[in-house]
Amino acid sequence: MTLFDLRNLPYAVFSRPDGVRRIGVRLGDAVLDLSAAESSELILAGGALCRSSLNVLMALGRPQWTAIRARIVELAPTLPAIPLTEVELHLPFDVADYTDFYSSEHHATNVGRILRPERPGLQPNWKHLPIGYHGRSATVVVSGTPVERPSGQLGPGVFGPTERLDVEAEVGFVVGVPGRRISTEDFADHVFGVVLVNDWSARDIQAFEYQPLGPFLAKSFATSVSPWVVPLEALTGAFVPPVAQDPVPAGYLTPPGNGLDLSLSVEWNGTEVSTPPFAQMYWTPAQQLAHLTVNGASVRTGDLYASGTVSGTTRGEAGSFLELTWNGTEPVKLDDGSTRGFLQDGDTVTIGATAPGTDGAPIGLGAVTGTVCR
Ligand SMILES: O=C(O)/C=C/C(=O)CC(=O)CC(=O)O
Ligand SMILES: [Ca+2]
Ligand SMILES: [Mg+2]
Repeated sequence: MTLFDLRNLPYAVFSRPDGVRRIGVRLGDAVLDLSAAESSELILAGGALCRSSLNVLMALGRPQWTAIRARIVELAPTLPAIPLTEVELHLPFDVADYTDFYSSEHHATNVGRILRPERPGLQPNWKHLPIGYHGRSATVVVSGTPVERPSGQLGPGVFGPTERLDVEAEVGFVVGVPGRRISTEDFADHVFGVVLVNDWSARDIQAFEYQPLGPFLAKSFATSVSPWVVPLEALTGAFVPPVAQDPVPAGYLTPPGNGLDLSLSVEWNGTEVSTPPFAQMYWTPAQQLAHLTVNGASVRTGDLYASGTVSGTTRGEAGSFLELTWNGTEPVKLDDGSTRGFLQDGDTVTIGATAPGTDGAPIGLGAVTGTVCR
């Protein structure tokens, strides 16, 4: 058993030295070339696998996703397998809209305490609806893309490079089938799969700009996603009952749908500094999609919505360095002996995750990594 055996089969877009982008699935430490398989008519997907992004495949819908996956499982031993060391991985889908939620009670409470110490941590609306904001799809980048330290207004009359560059460990849900007013029960008919997300955040720019309309330039400069899109079907073993919700949510947010038992890890220059537990998220991905579309707003193929920063109850489960170091006041020590409050130039952050597979043994979601440059 590996984290990437037949129970998993995450999709990616890869190229070899000829530069041609192709669709593949990961099996062990290799990628199976699905574009080649469809060209030779081993798999019939209406040309959806002979593309340079996953969007056409993602638009096909649940019955075809299931059929194609079953066919891949059947063919896997015979398909051409290219070692991962010989391929380059690309942004796997064309990102349509990008929305970011705020659904960890622990994260929202911590950030509230840090940014708004004069008020209760949670805002009064927080347990009534999954709060979110619309982000910038143009700057969603694939894992490994360097992240340039942004400049902005750090306070009144102060412009310069951020001094409080941070990460946010999140899980992203990728929409395949378009829709409006999507009920919580129809979640799996619309969502194709899951990626890991790092919603890089400049805390000084954010603290000055966000009132009253929310994050803007503090987060729009870069959002990194993992190259592997794990299909929802690989995650059925990770479905868990959602956390208890009080007060009872509005009708369109019920039934709540499932929580997901994903175990995240955050490495800072190779030192594991945190292990955020996704199962503790308050609002479920089904509730987030229902909320996003309840007013008649549409979602399209390629829409990405992220969970919000995943933080647990303890410091070692924080999904952001803002929380981990309590706004830089309690630095963490890395394995090389150095200490950090926020990110320095040259620092690398890698967010990984595993989930129980269909038989309970873990599968991998891969990782999203990025290095800060000037
Ligand atoms: O509490 C605030 O003012 C803002 C917190 C965040 O940085 C919001 C965010 O990106 C949502 C999240 O990741 O949970
Ligand atoms: Ca975020
Ligand atoms: Mg971002």
